[in-house]
Amino acid sequence: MPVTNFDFKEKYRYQNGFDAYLESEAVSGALPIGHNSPQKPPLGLYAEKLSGTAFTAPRHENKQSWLYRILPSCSHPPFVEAKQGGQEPVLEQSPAKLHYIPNQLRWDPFDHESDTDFVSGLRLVAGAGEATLKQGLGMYIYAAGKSMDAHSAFYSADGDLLIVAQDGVLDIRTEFGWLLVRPMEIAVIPRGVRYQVLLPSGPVRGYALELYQGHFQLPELGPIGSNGLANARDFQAPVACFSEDHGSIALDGPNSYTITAKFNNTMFETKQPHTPFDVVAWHGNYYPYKYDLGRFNTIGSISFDHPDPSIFTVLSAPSDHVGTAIADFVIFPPRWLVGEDTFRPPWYHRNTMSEFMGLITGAYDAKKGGKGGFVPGGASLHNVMSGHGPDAASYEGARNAELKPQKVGEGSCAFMFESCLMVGVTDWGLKTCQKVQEDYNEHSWGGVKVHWKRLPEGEKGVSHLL
Ligand SMILES: O=C(O)Cc1cc(O)ccc1O
Ligand SMILES: [Fe+2]
Repeated sequence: MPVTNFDFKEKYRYQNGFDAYLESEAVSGALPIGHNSPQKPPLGLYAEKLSGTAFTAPRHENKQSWLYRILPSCSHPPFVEAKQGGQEPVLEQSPAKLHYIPNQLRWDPFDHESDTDFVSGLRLVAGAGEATLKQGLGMYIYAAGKSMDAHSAFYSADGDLLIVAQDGVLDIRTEFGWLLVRPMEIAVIPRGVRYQVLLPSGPVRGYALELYQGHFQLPELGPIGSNGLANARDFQAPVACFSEDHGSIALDGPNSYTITAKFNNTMFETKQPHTPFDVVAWHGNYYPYKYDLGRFNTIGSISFDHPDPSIFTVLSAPSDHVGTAIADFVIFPPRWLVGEDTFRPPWYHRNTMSEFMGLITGAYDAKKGGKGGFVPGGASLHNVMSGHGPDAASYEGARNAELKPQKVGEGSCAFMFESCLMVGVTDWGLKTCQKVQEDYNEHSWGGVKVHWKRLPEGEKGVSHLL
């Protein structure tokens, strides 16, 4: 019987820090001292390096970790393309197959699923770029009703996956240790890291963003100073935790482990007789982490006007152009609005960036909830230059509101994946899911009223009217 080293009290210990250089030993003495790859690493372990950037990336960008494990991860037969059980491919993201449309789109809450696990329940809704070129991103919905098999693990060679838990708890076992991710928490699993998602409290549904290029960073704080928004110490990384099952069992025996790889948005599988979760110790700055959105230190205007939503950026994945993100992860948490002589909800706007939004819980101050509205588990996409803003009712409400200090978003949290790239929608997102709200425009802006008041002809200040 395989044994594991974890004790449940210990299971959810974390180490704190964003982009920190961390180390963790499940057995003391497992980490070599002053060496990364000694001739014989301690305890008979193998040393394995996991690189998240080119070896030669500058120091401030360089990301790597050293794993000390019972067997190296290359010890498996070749991968073969996984059968999809007659299903249409749901992750394929060739730009030719995406629908690029200027319409504003909104989706009703995506269905819960009972037969899928985290991996088979991933659906690509929209994306930009190409995983093979390490450019762009994919936006996903996941819905799962069962845990991944205890003898399985998944990794993606395509990018770093940012998971936004919306409904249900994810207990994520990674090569680096465990992360418990609840609604209102996010996790980032870097490219290549193997993991397994268990569902300790039933079905789950949520959103995810896969970043094909670079890595998430904390946004610059500029004049805000040295603290605020998401603080580095609130990001939590796992502690090392391993299983001992190093393959006395036949490859196809009941205890063999299936490793699924997402490679250019196609699933491949292999089976190996030993557990992939055999990392006894690790050190480095390339590791999975989680963050509780409740810890976000929200900052806003205390005088007038509605600031750009960039002040709510939790994590940012920059493009090569300073200040322009391939993906910003932005949240709209509960906050006080005190602006004087100000239209307090988001303004009407058109943006060179694309805006994909989801709702974790509650209601969003610029949009009605309820049936046919913007609802938890649903989504919206306002693509490059697609005009949008408060629906007519929210506009009238805010235009006439008494401007006393007001707490908005109590018990609620919306979020946005904002990208400098034009986003295409998949067939699944546009048709198969059957969640697109046909009357989104009419429902939101069909009722916007004319408030324009023409001054009487000849009155001072009137120049000319055609
Ligand atoms: O469109 C949206 O609802 C997101 C958004 C919010 C905001 O406060 C300002 C700009 C913006 O795009
Ligand atoms: Fe917007």
